[in-house]
Amino acid sequence: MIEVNKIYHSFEIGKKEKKTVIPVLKDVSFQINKGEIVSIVGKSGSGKSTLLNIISGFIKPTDGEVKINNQTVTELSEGEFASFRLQHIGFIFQNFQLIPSMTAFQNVELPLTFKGMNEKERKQKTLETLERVGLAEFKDHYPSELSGGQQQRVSIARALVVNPPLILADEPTGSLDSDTEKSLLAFIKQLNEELGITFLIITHDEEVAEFGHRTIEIVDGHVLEEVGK
Ligand SMILES: Nc1ncnc2c1ncn2[C@@H]1O[C@H](COP(=O)(O)OP(=O)(O)OP(=O)(O)O)[C@@H](O)[C@H]1O
Repeated sequence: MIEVNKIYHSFEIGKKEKKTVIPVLKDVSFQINKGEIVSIVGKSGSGKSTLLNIISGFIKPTDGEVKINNQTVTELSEGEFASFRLQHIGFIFQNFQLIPSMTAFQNVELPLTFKGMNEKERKQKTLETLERVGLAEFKDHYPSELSGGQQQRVSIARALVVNPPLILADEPTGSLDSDTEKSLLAFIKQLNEELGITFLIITHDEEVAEFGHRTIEIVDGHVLEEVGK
């Protein structure tokens, strides 16, 4: 599903004479199989978000390649990557990143509008997906009228609505209390088992890391892989 091959990444900061190069990822390689839930862990600043941004095409790596479903995505142009993302990748973020001026329904519908789906199909698919996350009755609520756990479910519905085979999540439980976290993890597991969705999850939280099938740890820019349970 995902092949990360010899990824190197450095950031350059400062102007010409005072330019400093910060190496973040060094020779990072690993594979993730279809249907796995894999956590990425590592100290703050170890490069977890950088790695996720490279896999999702928001950052071009200094060197190396990433393949998703056998497509070498690191070769794609920005526009090609944008349409690839719409077909293949759903995203979940710590702070949900819902659009505050849109209702739950409109937030979930948005990726389908970007895909160019006609209105009738769009409405049906959006409602079906809100039902799947248990929020159909809250469809006309704005994000500010929903609890943190409900907002995270809306963001999961927005990720799910295009039927992606892969969901990338950056600290998905970071803003939730422990009971809400538990029910969110159970829901992720259910989606994984019922729909076969692959999850790659960045986390600081041991409970989240332990719940996945496998953990990949980044230390000093390198990957230490722990074998699954
Ligand atoms: N756009 C950027 N320009 C320069 N340096 C950057 C940039 N983005 C990240 N870095 C640096 O790269 C390193 C890795 O950052 P990254 O955000 O990937 O770490 P992280 O493991 O996700 O951290 P955290 O757990 O705190 O979110 C850090 O030293 C950071 O300062």
